[in-house]
Amino acid sequence: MLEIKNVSYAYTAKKTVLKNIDFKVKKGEYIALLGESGCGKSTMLEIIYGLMDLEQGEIQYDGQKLLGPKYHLVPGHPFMKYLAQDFSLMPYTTAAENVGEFLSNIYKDKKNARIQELLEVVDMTDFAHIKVKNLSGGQKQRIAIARVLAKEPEVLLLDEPFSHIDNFRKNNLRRSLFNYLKKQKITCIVATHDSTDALSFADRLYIIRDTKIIANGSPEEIYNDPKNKYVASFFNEVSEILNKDIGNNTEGVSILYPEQISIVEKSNIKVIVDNSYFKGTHYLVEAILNNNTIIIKSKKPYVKNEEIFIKI
Ligand SMILES: Nc1ncnc2c1ncn2[C@@H]1O[C@H](COP(=O)(O)OP(=O)(O)OP(=O)(O)O)[C@@H](O)[C@H]1O
Repeated sequence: MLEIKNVSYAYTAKKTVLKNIDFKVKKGEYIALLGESGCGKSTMLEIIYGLMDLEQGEIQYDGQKLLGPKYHLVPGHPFMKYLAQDFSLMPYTTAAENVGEFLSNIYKDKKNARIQELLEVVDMTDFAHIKVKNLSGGQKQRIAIARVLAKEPEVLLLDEPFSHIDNFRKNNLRRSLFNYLKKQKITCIVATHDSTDALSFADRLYIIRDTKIIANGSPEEIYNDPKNKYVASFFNEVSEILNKDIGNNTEGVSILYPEQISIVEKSNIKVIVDNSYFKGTHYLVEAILNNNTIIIKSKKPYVKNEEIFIKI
């Protein structure tokens, strides 16, 4: 069990990046830290990896306090691997050599088999003998992922691991990587601003904003019951509608995803279409309800200024 206990961190006296952060990660769990750029996700991973000395709070692993960089000759804890956003690859050696860098040379066959296995996880077997400097950004990122897995860490910390990978490969890679991590029971914490990295695979999500964790729970819990528009908007387009505008006599607002609003032939909620966007399997219709923009999932597009009726 990894425990983050009441951690606060400031790079300068004026700017606190993280404040009273508390969470636990069980062995083999996959946690996603979600938040917009600059909210402190990378800082959190660096703290866990032991790259910062903490003035407040501590990190424990299996009940033992983990010590900061003052106490280590080599930065970081040996049972963890941290994949930073800069990949840290060796450009003038091949993809395979990069993956095998931390593996022992004593049993050559075993080493080669392991490299092969990892290249398969990240779908890079065809590029094994290409020098890293000649790979694309996305290919480098895949090699970097294979490299941090090589010695099978107990805890893997990944910072925006799919940021350079095109959508075409991303889904396959996510499935392959997270299935591998689950099978090997590797604990994993991913920092990301992309909810699709988190929704289908993470056991728990932590959303960070303004130095704090503002929401946490399983992906289903957070998606189905977002605490506010900010949380909901990580996952989908979202409309914030005054309850009184949708015939609900209670005070306050409703947070609704496009699929929660449907277009009907007639109802007592009339809206004016502003735009329609093609999304492949459906359209998103942007419409105005009492000066508020709302977004509706629709089977067909509607023209600007058309009056339509909706149902929640
Ligand atoms: N070494 C540093 N010295 C001073 N400030 C820093 C340092 N590293 C990060 N920061 C600041 O701390 C804040 C958090 O940065 P961090 O990199 O942890 O955010 P992030 O959520 O990972 O962002 P991104 O998704 O863009 O990587 C930012 O405002 C950043 O400018």
